[in-house]
Amino acid sequence: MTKRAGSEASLTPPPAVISPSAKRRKPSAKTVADSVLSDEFQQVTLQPWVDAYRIKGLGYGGDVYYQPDFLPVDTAKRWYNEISQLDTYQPELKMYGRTFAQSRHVAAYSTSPGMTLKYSGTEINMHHPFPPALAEMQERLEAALGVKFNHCMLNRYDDGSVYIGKHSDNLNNLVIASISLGAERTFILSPRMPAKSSKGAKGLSEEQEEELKGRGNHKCKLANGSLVVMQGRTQEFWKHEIPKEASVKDGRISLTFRQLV
Ligand SMILES: O=C(O)CCC(=O)C(=O)O
Ligand SMILES: [Fe+2]
Repeated sequence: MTKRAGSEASLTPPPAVISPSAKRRKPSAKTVADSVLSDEFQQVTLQPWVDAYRIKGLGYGGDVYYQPDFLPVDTAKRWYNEISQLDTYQPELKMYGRTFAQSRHVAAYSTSPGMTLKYSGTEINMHHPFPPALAEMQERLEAALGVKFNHCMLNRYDDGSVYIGKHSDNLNNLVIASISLGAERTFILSPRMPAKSSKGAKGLSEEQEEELKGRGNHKCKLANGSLVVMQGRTQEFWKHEIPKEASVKDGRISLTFRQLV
């Protein structure tokens, strides 16, 4: 049961920085660039997928892809209906000494038993195994991208009042693949300038720093059945959000597949 001492609508909370991170092993301090990916988890390099769907013009660190027609519309509809039936919950957020229920409903799944996850500061158990629709989706995703995933987070946005604030995901999430089902929503990428002292900014040349300063926001619509992939150093140098959109009356579900190490 969710204890609710307020609603997200009654105050403007700070951006929800909710970044699933693995709890099995201490997170590595290495940046993505320093990391040696395991044999199991690779970044997406498959040609011509990468060439066809890369979002161009993001500048340094923006390794993001958008495929509008990843799923046929009827498959997306079927999965939306099926996945809408799954159990979800609203994590609690503590802000300004008050407790809020996050506007999104979420659920977490893992491909192996016993994995736990920190979400909104609270450790949660992940459902295992994947429900059939998610297993099918994972299979299709892995075949299309040529990489493996072991975790999926379901985010349910019941209408345009439900949102996810500007945030970056945990740097350990080397590849994040997000499938959209249902209502079209706006996705905004905005530049993030890492602090000089942060590991992410280490090793940048003056030219690269200048390039980082010149970047602007990138906005796109996420269609029913579409796929977004963020990888490389994207989380270090970019934030993303799904803002509120009063005109959207229908629900959307996103399924974000990750490689938790
Ligand atoms: O719903 C989406 O497409 C984005 C979800 C997201 O950014 C997240 O779960 O970290
Ligand atoms: Fe995210």
